Amino acid sequence: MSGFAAEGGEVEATGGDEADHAGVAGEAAAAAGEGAARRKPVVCIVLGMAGSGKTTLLQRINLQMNSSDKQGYYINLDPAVTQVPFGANIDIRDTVNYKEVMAQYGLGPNGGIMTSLNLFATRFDQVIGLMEARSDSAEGLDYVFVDTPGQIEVFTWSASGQIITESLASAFPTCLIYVIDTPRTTSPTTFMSNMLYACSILYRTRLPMVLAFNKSDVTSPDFAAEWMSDFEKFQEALDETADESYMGSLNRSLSLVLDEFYSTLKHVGVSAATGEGIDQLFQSLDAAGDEFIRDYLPDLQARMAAVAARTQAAKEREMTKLMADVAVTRGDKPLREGGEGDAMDSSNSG
Ligand SMILES: Nc1nc2c(ncn2[C@@H]2O[C@H](COP(=O)(O)OP(=O)(O)OP(=O)(O)O)[C@@H](O)[C@H]2O)c(=O)[nH]1
Repeated sequence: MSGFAAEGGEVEATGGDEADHAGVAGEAAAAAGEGAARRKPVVCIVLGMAGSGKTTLLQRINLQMNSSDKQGYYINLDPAVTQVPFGANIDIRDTVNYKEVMAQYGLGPNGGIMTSLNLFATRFDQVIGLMEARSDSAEGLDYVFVDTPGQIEVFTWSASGQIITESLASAFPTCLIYVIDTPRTTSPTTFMSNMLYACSILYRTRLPMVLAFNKSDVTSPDFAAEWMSDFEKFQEALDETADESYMGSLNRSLSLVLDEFYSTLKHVGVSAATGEGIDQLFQSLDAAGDEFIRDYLPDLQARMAAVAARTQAAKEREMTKLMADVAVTRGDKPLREGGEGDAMDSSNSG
């Protein structure tokens, strides 16, 4: 794998491991906690089922950003995509050749995407470095958008996806945009499946999430807003399906459980095709950035402090053991059994 190519320039690979990265990220998070974070760009990781419109939405966002005074930065993490219409500043395809990875490791398409992402994740500290350099430049940055592979599980349930997400969240205020294909979500069962998926991602990452009901030019997402705000409306929709099976009653129970989940979510109807709702999406992203600083950052810092305390305790235990060994050696008590002048009485050994 070559070094990261950023904006046409090749950046030297410095290697670096996860531990190094965590250290850098920790400093950034600490700085963020001291009030510097809000001046940093909001990183938006764009997730969604294949075909939901992630890439088209980023293309629309890019268009909108170009006609405003806001500065955007774009990262493509889909190694298998053929075209990136939003002009990525950092593109995984410049670093990892997905087809070569498939051939070299004898993998299928999903394995190829996963392995490419794993290779990329090992040097993600360089991506963070490039983002920080741009963010600190005179030009500055307002938002960073990260496009992810269509095979959503490759990112959301993989170690590399977790490393990348946590690396970003350790360095910048970070949120998730979960893109939903609205026309394909009008049935209560599909809607519930989509919500459960979003819920599982939210609980895994603990990051603020904005639901973007895309393709509003085809189907108005009003039904979804109603189902999320009024539990009874969703029950009515279920009644209309007359589904008396196990699935129907499961959906009813789940809608009760998800009530709490909906209350923590921001949702907005958008059309990547026409640009409708994009302004509201930006408002939600700003609010998600604030939420990150208010809720996520203290939690992250507490987790990092706990890790640091555990590491320190382990070091102290090692040091105590070492000192005991040194004391034993100095006190003329040989360490090994059976040796001359053994501290353990060999006459008692049976
Ligand atoms: N009518 C309409 N079509 C859209 C909209 N957004 C995306 N599409 C279409 O939906 C299809 C899928 O869009 P993509 O942007 O490729 O979706 P994606 O989520 O990036 O797909 P993967 O790369 O497979 O994950 C394309 O044919 C788009 O033209 C929208 O707002 N309205």
